[in-house]
Amino acid sequence: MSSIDEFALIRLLNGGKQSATLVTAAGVITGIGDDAAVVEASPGSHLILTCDTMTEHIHFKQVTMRDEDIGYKAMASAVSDIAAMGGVPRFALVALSMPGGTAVERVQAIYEGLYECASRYGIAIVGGDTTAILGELTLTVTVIGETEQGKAKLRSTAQPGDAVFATGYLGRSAAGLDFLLGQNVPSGEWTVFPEQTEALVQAHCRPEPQIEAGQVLQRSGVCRALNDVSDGLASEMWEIAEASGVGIDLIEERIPIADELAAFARTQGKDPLDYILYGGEDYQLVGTVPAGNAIELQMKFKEAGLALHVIGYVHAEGQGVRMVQNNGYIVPLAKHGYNHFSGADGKGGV
Ligand SMILES: Nc1ncnc2c1ncn2[C@@H]1O[C@H](COP(=O)(O)OP(=O)(O)OP(=O)(O)O)[C@@H](O)[C@H]1O
Ligand SMILES: Cc1ncc(C[n+]2csc(CCOP(=O)(O)O)c2C)c(N)n1
Ligand SMILES: [Mg+2]
Ligand SMILES: [Mg+2]
Ligand SMILES: [Mg+2]
Repeated sequence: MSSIDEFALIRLLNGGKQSATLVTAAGVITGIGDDAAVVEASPGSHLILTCDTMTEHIHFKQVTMRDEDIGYKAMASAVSDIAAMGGVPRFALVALSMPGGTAVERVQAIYEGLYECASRYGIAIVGGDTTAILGELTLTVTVIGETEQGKAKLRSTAQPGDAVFATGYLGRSAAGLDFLLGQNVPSGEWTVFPEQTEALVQAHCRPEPQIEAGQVLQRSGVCRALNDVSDGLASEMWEIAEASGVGIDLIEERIPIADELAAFARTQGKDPLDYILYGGEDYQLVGTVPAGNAIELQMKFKEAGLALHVIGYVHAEGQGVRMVQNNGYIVPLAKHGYNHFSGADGKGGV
């Protein structure tokens, strides 16, 4: 194994076969290699700009993700924010900070994952930055996307009378994380790998940002508010409620629970709903649609081969976010979720 050298790395990226193909992608005028990238936006479109960081021990450990997964998920989590705006991702920049002595093979594996995700979603990686760090490996991905002028979907536009929807199963990523931490061996080297947990591990290591669902929602013309699930369903519902000045009631019996999540939660003596509400990193979309348009939207999703679950309703501000439980009681939903600096509520963070 050889250690990384900054300029050798940039040459590798610039001359590498993946970047050579992606740099010639549509809209890339000047890609990796000059002081900055030059790209062309489509006429009549608005740009959507977002970045997300993943750092060792906070977002991944050797026992939870392989290097390819780290690259893939860093790109996927940033792409998910483009989906949450109803946009199409186009270009990406990658900032990589590594401790001295990091093996070249590690960087190559991370880039394999980055490029795998980028090419799946038609994204050209057009540049980035590389530094040493007196700390843990840190990866920041900036993604530039597009949407038709004035069509971006916001968190702040939910209205009383809307139905609340989710695009797929939630809670599986956090359950996958619990499984991986419980195994406590380098990711992929498990001796026991119960079949049911495969989907959970996949959900944690290879999340699928919902670009297609975001497009169906945007084109439907009826979607009101939209958000993606990075910190847990409860946290994302609170974000929509606060940004829109509304209250939200989730209905427990309407929230879909994947079989593998139910089975795994049982082995842990946990309620699957805890993973769903407070786990995070699902990168599904949640949002609102006027209740009268919900069925029509569900049909559009069905036609596209996608799932859309109505899981609650929006009401006037006053009660915050609540859960209508299966036992008939309506209880307030704590504003918990993954918070990077929340030692206090014990839901992660430092
Ligand atoms: N350090 C920062 N400086 C400027 N803006 C920031 C900073 N951190 C976050 N933001 C902005 O705050 C808003 C919310 O960011 P946040 O990271 O909570 O959302 P998110 O990316 O959807 O969630 P997550 O990071 O959990 O995936 C975004 O508009 C983001 O660009
Ligand atoms: C080793 C390890 N411990 C805990 C977690 C859980 N986790 C970390 S960050 C985050 C929220 C999303 O990140 P962000 O808000 O930065 O976008 C969650 C749920 C993990 N993935 N790996
Ligand atoms: Mg963020
Ligand atoms: Mg988001
Ligand atoms: Mg977060």
